[in-house]
Amino acid sequence: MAMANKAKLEALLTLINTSARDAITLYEQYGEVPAIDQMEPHPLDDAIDQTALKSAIRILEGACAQICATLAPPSHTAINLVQVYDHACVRVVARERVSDILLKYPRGLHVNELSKEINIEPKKLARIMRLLATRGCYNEVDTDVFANNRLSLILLEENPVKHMILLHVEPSAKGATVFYETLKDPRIAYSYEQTAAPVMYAINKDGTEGTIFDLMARNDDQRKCYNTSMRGLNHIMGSLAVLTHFPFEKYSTVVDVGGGIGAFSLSLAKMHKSIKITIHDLPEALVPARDIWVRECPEALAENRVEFDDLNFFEQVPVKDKDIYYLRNIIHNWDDRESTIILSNIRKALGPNSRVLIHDYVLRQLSRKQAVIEASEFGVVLAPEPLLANFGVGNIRSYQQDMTMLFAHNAKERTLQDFLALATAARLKLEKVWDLAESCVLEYSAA
Ligand SMILES: C[S@@+](CC[C@H](N)C(=O)[O-])C[C@H]1O[C@@H](n2cnc3c(N)ncnc32)[C@H](O)[C@@H]1O
Repeated sequence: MAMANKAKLEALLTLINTSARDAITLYEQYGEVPAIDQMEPHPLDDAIDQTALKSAIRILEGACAQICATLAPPSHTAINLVQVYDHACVRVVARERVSDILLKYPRGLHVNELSKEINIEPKKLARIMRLLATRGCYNEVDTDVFANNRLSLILLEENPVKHMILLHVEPSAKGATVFYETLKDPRIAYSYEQTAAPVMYAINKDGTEGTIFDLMARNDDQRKCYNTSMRGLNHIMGSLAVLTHFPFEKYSTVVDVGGGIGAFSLSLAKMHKSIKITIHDLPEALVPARDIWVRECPEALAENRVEFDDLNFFEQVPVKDKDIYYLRNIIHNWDDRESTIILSNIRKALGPNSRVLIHDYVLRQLSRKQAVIEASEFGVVLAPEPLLANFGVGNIRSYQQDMTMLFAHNAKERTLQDFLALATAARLKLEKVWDLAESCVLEYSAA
């Protein structure tokens, strides 16, 4: 029977309470419970497997947003949806390396001094810093005096997540501003070509041509930022959890298809020393990869546990007969037609026991009836009632990233049904879904 309105609110309060307590318990296993104004990271922040924390936070964020949207005046919530200038403010502090500067001032720096270091008008700067501190990023330790905290440390130059943030506040933001125009421009409105994606549409005006990948092939700085941002994904999506959840110890060869610098494979090589890894990518993507491995995992090179092999996955078949073909954040860069070509080429490489692992977000169903079916058929976790069946705002990053893929590549994140259709087209059989709370790993065999 449907819950009465008041019972729904009570149930949301209970979800908030239990999920927050679950998160507190997890933090306590690693150290002290964190404080919003603490100036150092928490040991749990760098854990490879954050699945349990992410499961708790998915419910907490979903339930908090849902109870606020239920109880706040709707016009208040509506303006909250659109009056979001955080990214414009983050762009300023990220570009000007404010977190790096504040490292030298643990007790805080007055905006007048900060203003001299970065040449931004002090009263405007104070307003930018105050908005961010209100969001929990930076502490305002005294009026107009700001210091770093655990959240602002993410914006340090050395943190790979910062580089993903730069991609969002610059190219993606440019794409977002022309999104409506791309939907209405008769030349491209119905196109799924990467060259017509909103980001390219926005920068084409400056004479830039091709796809984002063409752009990176021509621009080393962009490529560097993109490569580093892929390491940021390890943290943002918590995707290294696959290393502890999937039984890699049972396998001896892994092909990282479109592996880039090896943001995933570096950790694989350090954790599973008996596995031989092939990293396939475009030649220009593999040039920086070799240097990074020399610095960070020379033992894997010395022991011949890793090889770098040029591959254009639209035109070539990967190395054959390996145990695992791993594709992390690859399929979401491409439309269905292109994704089918990539998977069909991989299908040609498979031996009878080979597995393909697609590691991406899986968009959840908003219809509870469909969500219940998916949970029982594929073993994905079902959102507790009365949360929206897709966990609502608890899963918002997957829907936001779906838009990022649309803006950057004219591509998309997919539902389980979308993935099943792709598998059929590429003659793959879905064997199992590994639900890692934020991302999912879809395991396929040759059909
Ligand atoms: C979103 S990144 C993911 C990188 C890596 N799998 C990871 O998770 O860190 C997409 C990768 O696809 C590669 N790529 C793009 N087009 C390609 C092509 N035609 N053939 C092979 N790799 C390609 C890019 O160079 C890039 O490294």
